Amino acid sequence: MGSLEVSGVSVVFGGHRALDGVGMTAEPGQVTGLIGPNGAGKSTLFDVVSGLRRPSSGRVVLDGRDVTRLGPARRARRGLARTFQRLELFGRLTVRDNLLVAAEMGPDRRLAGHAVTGILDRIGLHHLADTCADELSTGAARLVEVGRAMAVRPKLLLLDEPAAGQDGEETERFAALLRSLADDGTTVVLVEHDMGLVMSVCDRLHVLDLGKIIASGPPEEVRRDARVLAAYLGETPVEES
Ligand SMILES: Nc1ncnc2c1ncn2[C@@H]1O[C@H](COP(=O)(O)OP(=O)(O)OP(=O)(O)O)[C@@H](O)[C@H]1O
Repeated sequence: MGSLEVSGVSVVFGGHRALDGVGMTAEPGQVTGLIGPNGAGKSTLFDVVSGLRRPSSGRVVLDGRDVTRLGPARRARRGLARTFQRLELFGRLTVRDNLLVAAEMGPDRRLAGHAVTGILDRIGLHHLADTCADELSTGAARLVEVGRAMAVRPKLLLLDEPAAGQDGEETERFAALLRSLADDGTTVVLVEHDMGLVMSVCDRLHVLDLGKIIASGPPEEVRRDARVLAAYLGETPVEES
């Protein structure tokens, strides 16, 4: 299990309401997309869900338990993992060691080495296992970030623009990886601007605009929603690239 329920979440920066009464859900076994134009509040919502930012109002419920007052470390122990828009790898460590550091924080330290081999398989980077993170392409580095989040065997995985910088082939492999994580029962929440990826991989979407959820539902429904089309005018169109 790793269900997520957010309700009535507001965040105010100075006089600016970055999130305004936001509600959303994500279910185990599904990839849930959180999309919206630049500055809509997606990363701020991830900060609230992962415990990095306390909302001025609202609740975050993980697996039926209210975690709003818990810090990030305690939420991580309850099975939450996330990646960041800015890459956070240890540049002078190899890919294998970056994964190993994370796996050693996972549920079974003794099996960390074994877990890393499994993750290298799943992210398709065995050939780069001994390469330093600093030498990776952005696309490969993002896969390692996701691999690191996988290493703690999360129940809820929040991914912030994981496909930025990936080439077409990497994105295709990445889509298959996301589907397989969901098929294993992980709750995956994806913030992503690559609409081709979002539309092909997500079971459900929530659309944020100016701090408010303006639409929620299956991708096919959301992409035709008049409010969503209006929000994206002048932005990346809501169609597969
Ligand atoms: N620490 C902060 N202090 C003040 N304002 C902030 C802070 N963090 C974010 N904001 C503002 O809150 C709003 C939401 O920002 P956020 O980064 O959550 O949007 P986003 O949807 O993730 O955007 P993008 O797609 O560009 O990453 C923006 O107007 C942003 O300028």
